[in-house]
Amino acid sequence: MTTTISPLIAGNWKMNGLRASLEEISALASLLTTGEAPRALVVVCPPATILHAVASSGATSGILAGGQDCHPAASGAHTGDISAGMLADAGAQFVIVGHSERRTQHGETDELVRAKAEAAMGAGLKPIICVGETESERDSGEAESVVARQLAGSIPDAGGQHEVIVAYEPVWAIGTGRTPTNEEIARMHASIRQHLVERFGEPGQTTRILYGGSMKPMNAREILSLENVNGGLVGGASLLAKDFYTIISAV
Ligand SMILES: O=C(CO)COP(=O)(O)O
Repeated sequence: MTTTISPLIAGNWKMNGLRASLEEISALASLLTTGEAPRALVVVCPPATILHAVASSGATSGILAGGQDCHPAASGAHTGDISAGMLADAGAQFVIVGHSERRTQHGETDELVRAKAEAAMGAGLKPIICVGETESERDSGEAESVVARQLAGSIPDAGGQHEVIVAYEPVWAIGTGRTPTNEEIARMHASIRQHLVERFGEPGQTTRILYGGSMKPMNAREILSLENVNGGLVGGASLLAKDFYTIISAV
């Protein structure tokens, strides 16, 4: 991990979590406040229905809240959608955009992801912009070029002036228990770093690059110690306070 970048561990609860899940936030809060203070910034991105509650109950223990998606427009006739401003109003400081589940299940393009990231920055949120290759793209040796294309298309030009976060999530590692080798992660993160520096100069040196995809208590320490891995975006293992805390403590 690059020492000048403060690490960030974000939990993506996806479409999991009812009001009863707030007990996990309380449990995480007590682990965070009784144990050694974490080195990492801790973010939880719950479903929007409990975002406000997570933001309120996590505030005193340093748990920050984030949304899982936002609409590119500020308001209007978009039934069922949520604007970045609404997430901010509910207490979010971050929002995930371009998650591969949205790219595949909702046909989101790089152009749309970029518009969402712009909306997020406009509302004062820090976008967590996700990129990552599919298994067949990796098998055919295209992983780095696919990710480079996604970065070029999904990160707004203003990304150098605003705090953006990049999350590298190989699609085939999400929810599968499989992860790339340490060498593959380090190589991809180095290539993402190079892209950020070439495009944004100095700010590209300090942009956080998170790894996501089957990060678990068992493998977190090793992955988080790799060069240019500045934190994690954790799915399944963020649902249980104990597991998530173990990952947070692995930084
Ligand atoms: O998609 C992810 C986080 O956004 C990763 O999910 P898992 O940690 O469950 O593999």
